[in-house]
Amino acid sequence: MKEFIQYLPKVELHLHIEGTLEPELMLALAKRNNIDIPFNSIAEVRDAYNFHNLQSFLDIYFQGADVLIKEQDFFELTWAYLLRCQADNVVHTEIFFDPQAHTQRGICFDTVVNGIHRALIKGTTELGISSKLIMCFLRHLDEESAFKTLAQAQDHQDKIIAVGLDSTELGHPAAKFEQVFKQAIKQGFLTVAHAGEEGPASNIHEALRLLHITRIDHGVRCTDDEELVQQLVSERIPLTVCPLSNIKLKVFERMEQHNIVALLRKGVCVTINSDDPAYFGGYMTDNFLAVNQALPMNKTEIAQFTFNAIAASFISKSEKQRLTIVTQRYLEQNN
Ligand code: HPA
Ligand SMILES: [Zn+2]
Repeated sequence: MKEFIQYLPKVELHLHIEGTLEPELMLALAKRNNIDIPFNSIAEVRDAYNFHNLQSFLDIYFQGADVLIKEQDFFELTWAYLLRCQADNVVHTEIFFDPQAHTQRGICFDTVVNGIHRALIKGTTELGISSKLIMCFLRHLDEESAFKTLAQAQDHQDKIIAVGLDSTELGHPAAKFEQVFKQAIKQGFLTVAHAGEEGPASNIHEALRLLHITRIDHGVRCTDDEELVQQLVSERIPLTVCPLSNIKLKVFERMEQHNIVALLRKGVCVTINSDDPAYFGGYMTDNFLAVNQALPMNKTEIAQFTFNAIAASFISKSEKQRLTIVTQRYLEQNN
């Protein structure tokens, strides 16, 4: 089964590019850019990755992002992630970035987006990995800052397909960003949002109703509300679930208690994703393996995660058909 999972075509829909910053690159960039970080070795960095909830992770995540200064830094970060995609047979990826984590430190919006985009283009031409870019607003910041960020994105709308919402869920409701999302939709962006990761099922309802999102990032707390689960099934609203992240941030105590396989079997369009792989101990293949080890599935069920991700992605209909055929063929030949 390990081999089947490793070579299975995969589509990633929930990946924070800042969360792919491996300790090796963090230390190298800190040195190159003369940035003070409270770590002297790779072991010290890894030792700090002991989280008890989302906030304890976010504090370290934003601190890590401080070493990213130049366009080349964002390029190298993204390129390193794409090489991991190649190793995991990720054929398409939709990447989040957090512009405010950088503009707040005086880094130009253009520097961030141009560095990431240059790597994504190279990934398509040299690795054959297609991609989309999603700009997230940090929900712990105010509406005004989000509006400013949306304005900065206007010159880059050819590079950014959607807007999202991440960072601290508790205490920062979707309602705070209703107007920004309304404006973003008017400008032609698609919308997604983190909801129901640490927050209750009602946060998922709110994100759907107020932000008009086409898929929910995390959303695992939906199982507290059976009617909501039925709505997700009947309206085919996808969840981008991040299993290793959920364990590291104590959303579930153990993988055996995770609800992703139960949701799959109920017919919810659930997908497997890596979230912040440098911090949570694994990329796409690792996430698939961890789920299957704790909650064994047959090959058809495992491949269903890829079919779901293709359906939930922002690629064209013809590209969806092409990737579906590739995956069907893989399943038929290896089942
Ligand atoms: O899992 C997450 N949740 C919320 N915000 C985030 N920013 C990076 N990762 C996450
Ligand atoms: Zn996330």
